[in-house]
Amino acid sequence: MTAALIDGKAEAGLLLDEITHAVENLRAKGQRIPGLAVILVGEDPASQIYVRKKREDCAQVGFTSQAHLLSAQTTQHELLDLIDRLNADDTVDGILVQLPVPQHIDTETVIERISPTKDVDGFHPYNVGRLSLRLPTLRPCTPYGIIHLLDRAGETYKGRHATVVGASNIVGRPMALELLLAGATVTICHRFTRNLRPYVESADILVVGVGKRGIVNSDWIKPGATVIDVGMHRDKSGRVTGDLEFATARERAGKITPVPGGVGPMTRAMLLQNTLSAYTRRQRSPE
Ligand SMILES: NC(=O)C1=CN([C@@H]2O[C@H](COP(=O)(O)OP(=O)(O)OC[C@H]3O[C@@H](n4cnc5c(N)ncnc54)[C@H](OP(=O)(O)O)[C@@H]3O)[C@@H](O)[C@H]2O)C=CC1
Ligand SMILES: Nc1nc(=O)c2c([nH]1)NC[C@@H]1CN(c3ccc(C(=O)N[C@@H](CCC(=O)O)C(=O)O)cc3)C=[N+]21
Ligand SMILES: [Mg+2]
Repeated sequence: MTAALIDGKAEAGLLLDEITHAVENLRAKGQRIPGLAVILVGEDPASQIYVRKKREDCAQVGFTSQAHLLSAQTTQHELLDLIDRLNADDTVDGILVQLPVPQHIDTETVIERISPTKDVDGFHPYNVGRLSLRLPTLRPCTPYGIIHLLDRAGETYKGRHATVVGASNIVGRPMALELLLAGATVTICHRFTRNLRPYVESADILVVGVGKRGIVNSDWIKPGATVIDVGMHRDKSGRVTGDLEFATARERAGKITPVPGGVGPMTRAMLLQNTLSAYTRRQRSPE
């Protein structure tokens, strides 16, 4: 079998078109335009690329955007001050602090300073708590985008076994929660999992987000399974690949996301979707 490709780039494009229409309607009615503020501390080249892409996405759908490009020496106090100003800025609906931040800055303190109403990454403890209680909230973009892709691919969850490899705050853990809420039986594998193989072999839905190649052997994939590769690796020539050996995985899977063109573009689309949701909620009940 050769798996069908789940085209994240195309799905993201469709969502961006919908958001563009929503913005055109707001403009026609003379209403305020949604705005996203992106903060980058330091000069990490990969982060610079992501931040640039996020701003291009905003331009494409007609959102306003602000980029705050701060030096690596920025103090935590200065960063928190900026977040306070953006929290109070009525033209800003979403605030994203690109991760990772430099060592001398505490990630949790920064995330908690962002108003939960503007936390378009869905990383604030308030929003994580709401998600775990199945309450409406801003949901972490990568897992939210993956659920969107799975739904669009006709995936079902009830009575199915989903295995998530990786348990980080931004990928694996919220992914497992999303799959649980959708009705799947979920196994979460992480650094201390002794033998990944049986969990991978029995997965109807497999999500791999580790950030290391070769942790999950593509030969273990259950024939016909739906496979989502979140990993991203850029080699010296700029070529981007995932955590899985793609050719082998594609031979075994029923459906699979490519890298690039799978989860990444969908993650960025969900950031815009969250910004629009945050805008709508704030228009209804301004703080
Ligand atoms: N396309 C996209 O939109 C995005 C892609 N990514 C990519 O996804 C990958 C993961 O990112 P992120 O979650 O932030 O990375 P982290 O390093 O924060 O988390 C990696 C996770 O993998 C687990 N892990 C590490 N080693 C093993 C192992 N040997 N076996 C099983 N699990 C292991 C870790 O376990 P433990 O918890 O025990 O430490 C941790 O939970 C990266 O390649 C990143 O570039 C990330 C975000 C978005
Ligand atoms: N506060 C915060 N929020 C994040 O959501 C966040 C973050 N920090 N830090 C880094 C990770 C990583 N991440 C990606 C998003 C899109 C692509 C993406 O668009 N990838 C494309 C392009 C790949 C390329 O060519 O560069 C693809 O896979 O096709 C990748 C990675 C978001 N993250
Ligand atoms: Mg995200």
